[in-house]
Amino acid sequence: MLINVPFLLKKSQLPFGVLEKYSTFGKNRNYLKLLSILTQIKHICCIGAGYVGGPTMAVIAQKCPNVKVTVVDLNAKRIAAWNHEDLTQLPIYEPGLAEVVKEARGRNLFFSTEIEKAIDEAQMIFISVNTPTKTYGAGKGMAADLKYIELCARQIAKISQDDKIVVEKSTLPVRTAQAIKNILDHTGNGVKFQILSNPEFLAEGTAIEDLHSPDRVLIGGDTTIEGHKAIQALVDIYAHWVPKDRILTTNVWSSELSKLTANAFLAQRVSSINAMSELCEKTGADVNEVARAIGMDSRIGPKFLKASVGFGGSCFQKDILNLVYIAKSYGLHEVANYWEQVVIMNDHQKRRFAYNIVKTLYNTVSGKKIAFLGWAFKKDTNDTRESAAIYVADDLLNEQALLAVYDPKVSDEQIYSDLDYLNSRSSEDNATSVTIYNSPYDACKGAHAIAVLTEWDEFKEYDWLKLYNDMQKPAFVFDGRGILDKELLESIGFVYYKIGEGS
Ligand SMILES: NC(=O)c1ccc[n+]([C@@H]2O[C@H](COP(=O)([O-])OP(=O)(O)OC[C@H]3O[C@@H](n4cnc5c(N)ncnc54)[C@H](O)[C@@H]3O)[C@@H](O)[C@H]2O)c1
Ligand SMILES: O=c1ccn([C@@H]2O[C@H](COP(=O)(O)OP(=O)(O)O[C@H]3O[C@H](CO)[C@@H](O)[C@H](O)[C@H]3O)[C@@H](O)[C@H]2O)c(=O)[nH]1
Repeated sequence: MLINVPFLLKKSQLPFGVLEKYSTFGKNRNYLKLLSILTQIKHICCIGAGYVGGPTMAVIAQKCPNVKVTVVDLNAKRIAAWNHEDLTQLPIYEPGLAEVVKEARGRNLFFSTEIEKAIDEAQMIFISVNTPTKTYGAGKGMAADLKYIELCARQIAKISQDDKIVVEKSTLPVRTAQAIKNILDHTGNGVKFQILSNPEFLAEGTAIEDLHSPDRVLIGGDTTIEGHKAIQALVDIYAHWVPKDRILTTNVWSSELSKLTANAFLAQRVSSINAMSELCEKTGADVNEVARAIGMDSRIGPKFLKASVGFGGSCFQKDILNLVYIAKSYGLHEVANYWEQVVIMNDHQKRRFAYNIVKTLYNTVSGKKIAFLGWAFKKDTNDTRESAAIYVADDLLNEQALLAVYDPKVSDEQIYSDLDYLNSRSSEDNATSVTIYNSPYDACKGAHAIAVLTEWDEFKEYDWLKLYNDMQKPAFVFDGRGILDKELLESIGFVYYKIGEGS
């Protein structure tokens, strides 16, 4: 960060001895040191104990043992799960998370429903609540619903008795910081707030790894002296474990927009390779070979080119639709249409996977048992939000299929609730047509086809001969993740369909 501002803090504002020690103001190094001393954070509060708030704060507490970190949530059940003595009962499944929680919980990491107390104590407050797509009114189905963010801002405004730094950790539309500032600045109690944008880039399933070793940490703030002080305070937190050259500081708007842009670019890569997967199937090309060939071009790179049944997760679709809405609201219709196509392509990919199953099973799946391996939106998570499995299941249920689902981490309640949420049929009908199994072998017994919806590693290790022997013949496998051994499966006798592979 380049700081070139006149230094105008009053002498009386400086802690004892600081002025003598860092008297050469105007030099960036000294200025930064001084800012660090003035803004040392001892208490952090995070509102929202979800997939981001929980792991992110656990890692901050682990790496900054002298900072007290309190994560609060309205959801008492979730907080109780975070406080559960048995670490296998934490509310989210992430490899490595239990170990981090074990190290810090009770030492300097606390989970609580006492939101007001935590806000009052904290010098820095992260807002990490959900920002789903609006389901009503203006912007329905596109814009981000900011009601939870606004509630947090109002609560912070009401409780705060001293100056605080408020950090946007949730993914937000560009210029949301202005709205938060408006709410906070109109409290009338003289408290001063600095708003920072610090979007999170962790991916589920690798959250702890990503937090321990991020590609970058992005912090956006005001370009005023007070803004720099706030930015520096947050830089100092991350600097406990993140190399300084990976901590990037920008203005607030760039930071907010970078998060939406990153997700749009990532999702676009998935939709691009998925678009090619359909063409591969028609032409006899193999999408994995194509991905490898293009990925070796250093300008393209090898990551995020895995063809699939479609991207899921709570972020990609929501954030792109939000971007589309923002572009439209500025009258940028070409920009909006360009990005919307990424979501349209993704919907097509999910639908064509389901349609291919129906078509291959002689144009009807009515009354046929189809086994689903996987329900989570990707491996190593119990999160099912926007999982492709939900939409493929819905399409097959519309065709009167009987589904047998096995997922190593997703609960039965979650699967039924995902289907009920779509409102395509009654809960009773979902319960009758979908059976959930604890064993993949039971799920596949008597099935006409197996569909692989999540890329769990254990699926590759199954006794596929045993699965085959217990199925109806011909026995079909529809591999929506391209993870199984085609030669092995075909030698056993399966009719094997792999996404993106033509015959
Ligand atoms: N899930 C991810 O991998 C990921 C990654 C990066 C960014 N994000 C973004 O981070 C934000 C949070 O996502 P998440 O997946 O953690 O959501 P989540 O739904 O898992 O968690 C949000 C939590 O906030 C709580 N909450 C809502 N309003 C509250 C209030 N007023 N007071 C106290 N608690 C409140 C909810 O009860 C919930 O437990 C979203 O904006 C998301 O886009 C998510
Ligand atoms: O080559 C690929 C890569 C991913 N996916 C799918 O894309 C979805 C999203 O995967 P991933 O991005 O790994 O997980 P998320 O947890 O959704 O993480 C994304 O969304 C987060 C929330 O904003 C961001 O923080 C992360 O940087 C961004 O990767 C999943 O369904 C994956 O199966 C593919 O189909 N092919």
